[in-house]
Amino acid sequence: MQHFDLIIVGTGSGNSILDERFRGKKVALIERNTFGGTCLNVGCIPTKMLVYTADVAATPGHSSRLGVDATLDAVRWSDIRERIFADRIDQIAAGGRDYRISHEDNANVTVFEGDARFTGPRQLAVAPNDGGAPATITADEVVLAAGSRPAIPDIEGLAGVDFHTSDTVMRLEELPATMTILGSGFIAAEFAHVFSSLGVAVTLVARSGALLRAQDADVSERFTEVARASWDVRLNTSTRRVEQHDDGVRLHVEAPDGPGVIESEVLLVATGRTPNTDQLDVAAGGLETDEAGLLKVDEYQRAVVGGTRGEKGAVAGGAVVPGVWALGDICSPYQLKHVANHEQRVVQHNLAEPELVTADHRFVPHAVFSSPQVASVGLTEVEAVERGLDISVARQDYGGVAYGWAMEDSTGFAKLIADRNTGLLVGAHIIGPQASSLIQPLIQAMHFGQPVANLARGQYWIHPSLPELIENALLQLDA
Ligand SMILES: Cc1cc2nc3c(=O)[nH]c(=O)nc-3n(C[C@H](O)[C@H](O)[C@H](O)COP(=O)(O)OP(=O)(O)OC[C@H]3O[C@@H](n4cnc5c(N)ncnc54)[C@H](O)[C@@H]3O)c2cc1C
Ligand SMILES: NC(=O)c1ccc[n+]([C@@H]2O[C@H](COP(=O)([O-])OP(=O)(O)OC[C@H]3O[C@@H](n4cnc5c(N)ncnc54)[C@H](O)[C@@H]3O)[C@@H](O)[C@H]2O)c1
Repeated sequence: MQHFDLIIVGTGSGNSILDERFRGKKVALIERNTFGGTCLNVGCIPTKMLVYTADVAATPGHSSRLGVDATLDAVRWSDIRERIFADRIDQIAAGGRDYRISHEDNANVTVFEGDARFTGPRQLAVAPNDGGAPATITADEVVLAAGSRPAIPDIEGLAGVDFHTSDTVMRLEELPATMTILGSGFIAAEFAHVFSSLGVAVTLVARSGALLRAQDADVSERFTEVARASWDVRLNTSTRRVEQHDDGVRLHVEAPDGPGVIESEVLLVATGRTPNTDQLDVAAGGLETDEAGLLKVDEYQRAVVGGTRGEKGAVAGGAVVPGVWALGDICSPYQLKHVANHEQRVVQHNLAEPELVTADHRFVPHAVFSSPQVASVGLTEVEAVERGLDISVARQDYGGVAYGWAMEDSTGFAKLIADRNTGLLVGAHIIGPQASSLIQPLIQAMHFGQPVANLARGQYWIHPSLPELIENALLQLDA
């Protein structure tokens, strides 16, 4: 049995822990899949490369309102796919793997390419991908950075049909004529935009009465309205049974107007992601998960048993499991790369330095890169009211500022929520072009406690730029 100073499971965010401070340590790095993890290979990066491509492809369709009549000639899917994967992502993944396996910087690192599971406290068995004999390894410190995987709902017949998830759909051989997307969250919204802009007829099947339901209600309502004008959106629709047919997949659904059938060439299942704690058999390592399957960690990212999770934050009041740390999707209710990166830096610091630091989950923003874009930080209006805050709410349309006129935008808005007692923002929600960039000064203000009045009038806002949307919304707040 080999013993290490440090074992890291997962080469997504976990791979970034190993800087020069760890050169003197004997390290095992375990990966069962493609080096680099979800964000690089099947997540943020290829999806956003596709979203940008989709934005360009969709432009001729929007331009006539500006007096420019343009048409889209062709979409060369295989060129798009090769540009994204063969020319860029696959090379980065291969380069990252080679660096850890062969470069002299990593003489202290042993890469295990296989599937790990706990066989005891800080003891793991790794079944190699090449089918060789499992190796059992132990360490003083173990970091779990093993992420999450697509959750597959328990629907009759689904296991027997050819369906895709976000792991496979970006590498389709050819673009289908039709695609059904099951789900109405981040992944469904982003891929509906991508594939419909590239010419696929998309049907989106949502169990609930609105898309992006976790967003502020006004944003979810507006997104649903705009989506219904672009895609075939089936709300309040449950999928009862799925079957294969000659040209694709058939869904038997129960909709508000009764039972129905939806047929398409490709089915994409986008119904959430499950943390990989079960496959690691974390209980055998003396570790605990919460009801969502997330590994329990405290504010220092240390594994704990017992205790209770604060609102989307760390578990408080648990007993620390010595020498086990976790970061990212395996332990985080956020399932976002910037959160995984932040937690990775906290774990890295806490492993390397004598004084521990805590993770900061106070103002975690997110963006949905669909059409329209959505971005958000802090409380929704409903959450702010539920907390009993005395709030001021402002809503500014893109169509009410000069750059919005230039864009002829008629659906986007920014909604800001401030606490009258403190004069601080408690939530910001934007739907419309560049929402993911426009929100950044508001994230900064919330993070550093900058009052609304100071943020609005304490600086110049470039005229006539799109951030005037934010300036005008701030000026409407009574806080
Ligand atoms: C389609 C899609 C788009 C996304 N877009 C965005 C976005 O725009 N912005 C954003 O912030 N977030 C986005 N995310 C979420 C983001 O990708 C994740 O939150 C982030 O990558 C999680 O990083 P991680 O290091 O926790 O896990 P991962 O990057 O998933 O790394 C975990 C690694 O552990 C390996 N592993 C797991 N179990 C074992 C085992 N038992 N043995 C050995 N190895 C194992 C896995 O193979 C994997 O490589 C997206 C996700 C998806 C699916
Ligand atoms: N831009 C980004 O930051 C980005 C992009 C993609 C993914 N992600 C991350 O990945 C995570 C997973 O994305 P996602 O879209 O799969 O999850 P999600 O939680 O955003 O949405 C899941 C959707 O599936 C629906 N659903 C669940 N079970 C179902 C069932 N049995 N039948 C029908 N519908 C069902 C839910 O109602 C919900 O609409 C996100 O939560 C997010 O954290 C982030």
